[in-house]
Amino acid sequence: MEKISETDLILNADGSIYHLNLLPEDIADTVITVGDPDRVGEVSKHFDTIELKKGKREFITHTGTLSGKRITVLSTGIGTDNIDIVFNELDALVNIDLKTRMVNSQLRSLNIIRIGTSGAVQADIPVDSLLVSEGAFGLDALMHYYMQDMMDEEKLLLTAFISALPPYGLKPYFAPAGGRLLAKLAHDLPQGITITAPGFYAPQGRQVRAQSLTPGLMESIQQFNYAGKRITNLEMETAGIYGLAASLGHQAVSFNVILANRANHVFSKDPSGVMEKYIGEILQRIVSA
Ligand SMILES: O=P(O)(O)O[C@H]1O[C@H](CO)[C@@H](O)[C@H]1O
Ligand SMILES: O=c1cc[nH]c(=O)[nH]1
Repeated sequence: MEKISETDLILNADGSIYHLNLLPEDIADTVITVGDPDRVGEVSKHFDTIELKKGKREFITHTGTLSGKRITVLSTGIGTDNIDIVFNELDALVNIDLKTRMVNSQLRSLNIIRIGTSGAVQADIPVDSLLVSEGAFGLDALMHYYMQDMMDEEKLLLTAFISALPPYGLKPYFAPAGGRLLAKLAHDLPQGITITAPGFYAPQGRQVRAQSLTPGLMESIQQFNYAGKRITNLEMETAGIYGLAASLGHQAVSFNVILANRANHVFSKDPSGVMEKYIGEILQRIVSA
């Protein structure tokens, strides 16, 4: 195996990884990712102990324990371009010897849990509810740059989705949740297929002032149904998280706190209170799993 070069894997002067500013010992095997850097403290305030607080740019990390379980919570910022950085650097922290720049002979698998906000696309999914992504279609480009293994049924689902889209030249990919982690943490919760969009406004069917070039995209997403599977919600990270986690051998599950219902044009009256409630519930699921 070859040594990874100084420009492929960049380290800071103290040996920490370039963007996350973390050392291998700084992270737990259970990692919670959130988009909003301010949400990191909203999660870690529930911990019994906090051993570490570090950050750089939008990537804020706290590591501590809850009921004896060591947990890291880390903010990714918005979008799958940031997921590329966070997942490659998290993986390097656990699977590459940063001193020799060689891949470890024993690979570690992290349990990665996203707690994010999202908009529902179906009228029957209530605002302020919690939904788990069983899989995600990425309308962003991230996973077109990585090798991805797909099961036959996933290929069929993706083909059906591609043929259901209007002819706008979009190139979706599909990635499933980490099955073992989903079964442990969320088997009893409502599940659905998530769309990961490369933006918040026109890419999620919003019309403000800039004119959309993709009219009808939301309707085709809402109407998509393949073998009883439908698309439930929109956000901006899950497909990249699922795709890269699978490529790197980690388990990932994405919890979506539904703040908007796009079919009914309703937005949550208490976004932070609802997030607070679900952070507590998801942490309980993690420590009791
Ligand atoms: O609340 P977070 O985790 O940031 O997630 C959602 O909210 C952001 C957009 O407002 C996007 O990152 C989207 O995925
Ligand atoms: O509608 C929404 C709400 C939260 N986050 C998104 O990306 N979309």
